[in-house]
Amino acid sequence: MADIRLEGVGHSYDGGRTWALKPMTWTWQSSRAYALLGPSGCGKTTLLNIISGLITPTTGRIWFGDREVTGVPTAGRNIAQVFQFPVLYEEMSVYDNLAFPLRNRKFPKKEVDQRVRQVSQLLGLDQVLRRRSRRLDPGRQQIVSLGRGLVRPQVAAVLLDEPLTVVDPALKWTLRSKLKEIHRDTGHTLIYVTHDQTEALTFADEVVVLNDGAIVQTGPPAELFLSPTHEFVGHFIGSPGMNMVPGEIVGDVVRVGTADVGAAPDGLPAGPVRIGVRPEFVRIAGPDASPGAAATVTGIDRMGAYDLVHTRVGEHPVIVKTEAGSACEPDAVVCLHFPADRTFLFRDEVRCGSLAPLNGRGPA
Ligand SMILES: Nc1ncnc2c1ncn2[C@@H]1O[C@H](COP(=O)(O)OP(=O)(O)OP(=O)(O)O)[C@@H](O)[C@H]1O
Repeated sequence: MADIRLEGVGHSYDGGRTWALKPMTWTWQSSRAYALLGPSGCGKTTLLNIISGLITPTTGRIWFGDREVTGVPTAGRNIAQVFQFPVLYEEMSVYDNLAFPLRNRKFPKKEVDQRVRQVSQLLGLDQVLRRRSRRLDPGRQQIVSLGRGLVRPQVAAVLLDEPLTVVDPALKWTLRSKLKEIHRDTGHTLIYVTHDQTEALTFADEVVVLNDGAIVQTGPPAELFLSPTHEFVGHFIGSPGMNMVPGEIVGDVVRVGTADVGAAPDGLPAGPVRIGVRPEFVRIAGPDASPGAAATVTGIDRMGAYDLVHTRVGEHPVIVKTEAGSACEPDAVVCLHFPADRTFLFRDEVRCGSLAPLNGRGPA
């Protein structure tokens, strides 16, 4: 197995007028489990199809290790794929479906049997191996498709395009952890496409966030949550997403309306910024606390395990996630404190710095 390197790879479906995938350079490291995460239409499937060879990119080159595969068709790339819906031989047994990719490549009978039994046990298919695939429900059929994708050792990568769409929600959790287990076992390079942040964050070693045809940030799940470098990642990851409050750098402070909420980082020129802070980290203090911004409580969602306190700072909504049973009442005036180590500043959607503590002051 080798790294998969994209060198200036981009794709346009309309002769270069618009780019479904903007030219990018990126390496998928061997044996890692990646999630490719982004909203509908951002280019995920296009990128996957370029790796598998179903699409030849408009521009750029692709390398599997030191072998260039840009013009090589799918059959010559040693890739396994799992699609959104089951792709099976319906008249064949589950066993034969799982064995097919191995028999097709002339694996010895003993190894075929060993691999099929190993994968079927991990995916909970061992009780239905003799059953015809068409007699399984669509969720189970999809698990067989997943097994077919994972059964071959030594593939360049396993590409999974929203593979759990038709699977029952309760089973999804189990299957994701099974997938992780199989990944640990086989060391395959996995690229798992999803628009669902929970799927991405619970599955991957590394998440690649795609928006509007471009990679906006990559990193381990915790890093994307705690340290987004792009506003899109702040919004898209987290539930609810990151609060964004317009502010301004004036001298050496960061101001929201007339309130100083922190110190400006060294070297950042004066002017407007957007202040990003996750609902988990905003703190509610008394109305005169300092430093902080005055806010009016507009509503409270009592979620059971936690509360979401909806507030407004001037015209701008800010959500605060608190412990269940918050004492806040609608219309109350409070002060919101933005912790320096968890609050970031953005310009043109890109992070340009972090809030700094204001003379060592915390909320009063
Ligand atoms: N065969 C095609 N011809 C023309 N445009 C296409 C084609 N396939 C995709 N597109 C366009 O390219 C862009 C990226 O599409 P793509 O399917 O790669 O996104 P995606 O992130 O996988 O979306 P989804 O999650 O909805 O599947 C979209 O604007 C889409 O309309």
